[in-house]
Amino acid sequence: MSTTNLIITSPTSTIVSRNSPRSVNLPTLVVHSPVHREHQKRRNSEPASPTTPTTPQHSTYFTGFPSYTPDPWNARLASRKSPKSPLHRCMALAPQFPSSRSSFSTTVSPSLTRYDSEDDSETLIDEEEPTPFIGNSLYLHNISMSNSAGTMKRKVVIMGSPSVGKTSLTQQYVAPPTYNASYYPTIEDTSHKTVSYNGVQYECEIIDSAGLEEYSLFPGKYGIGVHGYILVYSITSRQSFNMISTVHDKILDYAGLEKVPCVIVGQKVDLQSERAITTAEGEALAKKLNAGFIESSAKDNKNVSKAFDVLLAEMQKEYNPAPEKKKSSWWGWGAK
Ligand SMILES: Nc1nc2c(ncn2[C@@H]2O[C@H](COP(=O)(O)OP(=O)(O)OP(=O)(O)O)[C@@H](O)[C@H]2O)c(=O)[nH]1
Repeated sequence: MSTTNLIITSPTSTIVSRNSPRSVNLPTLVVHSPVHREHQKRRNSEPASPTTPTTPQHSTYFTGFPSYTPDPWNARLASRKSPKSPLHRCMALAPQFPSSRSSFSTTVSPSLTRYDSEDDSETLIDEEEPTPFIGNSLYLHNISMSNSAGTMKRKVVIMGSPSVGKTSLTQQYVAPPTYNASYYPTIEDTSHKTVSYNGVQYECEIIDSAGLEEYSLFPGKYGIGVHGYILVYSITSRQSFNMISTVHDKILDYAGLEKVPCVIVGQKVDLQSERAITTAEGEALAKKLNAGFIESSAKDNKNVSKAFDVLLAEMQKEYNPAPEKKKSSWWGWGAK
């Protein structure tokens, strides 16, 4: 089986992948601005210096400016002064593109051209051609939020220690009543549900992730392109409770954000006699992490949809905040 390496670079050649083009001897996919292409051409004509990264031998560039969907989340990312992750750095660089087309996203628009450095040829990418971006571009893809029907898309990841009831919670929510007393460890499962919350229709993509151990590597794909997280622990397990802070830290670190919409769920609340974590402890943690909180039982179908509603509320707060009430202005002074 062959492997393809994809690298996304910013206009200033910040390599998003851990492998630099120099270490990659494979065809490389690069997203470039026309400004950068000029720069690239100039650099190719200059003799390589030890400090100048060399261009990969066989590279294919996608140039042009796909459409930009204004979104509070995207805007917030782009406005960060020093985003931590390379992808955020890449996003933050987007406003540097020429103002007439100062847009940036990954939806391949018909105006995009493919540039092949080997024969200096350029081909217009067909509208029907599937988007060539994969991997980390997931993050960029999901920035676009609403479809023509006005439904907002929300991608949610459920994370936590193994066997805390993530799958049971998801299944009870997506296709109730569903509860299975047997345990089958999950690798990854995706389900969809359209819900209405607070007058807004949401098309939710729910990713049920594999249980994480303390020293598990954080799966990078869950750090990008995600609108909100459900962090689950079992009220019967101190270890799973401690995992919540670890996972939360990793998400913020990976996403390069100070806050992400999140709900902490204390699962298996039906097992009161085995309770190891008090409700007050759960609430205190949620307050500390600036997250929503709820205790639930997938077995008894208790607070299952409420857990998702709390997350929708958190996401609404973050992405569609209610407009601030108008303060009275000086010319309104005295008006009733
Ligand atoms: N008593 C009780 N048991 C539950 C509850 N939710 C899940 N379980 C049981 O806990 C075990 C693990 O449930 P899963 O939903 O598979 O847990 P998970 O977190 O998805 O596990 P991983 O796939 O390993 O990450 C199963 O035997 C479930 O039946 C609950 O609310 N109450």
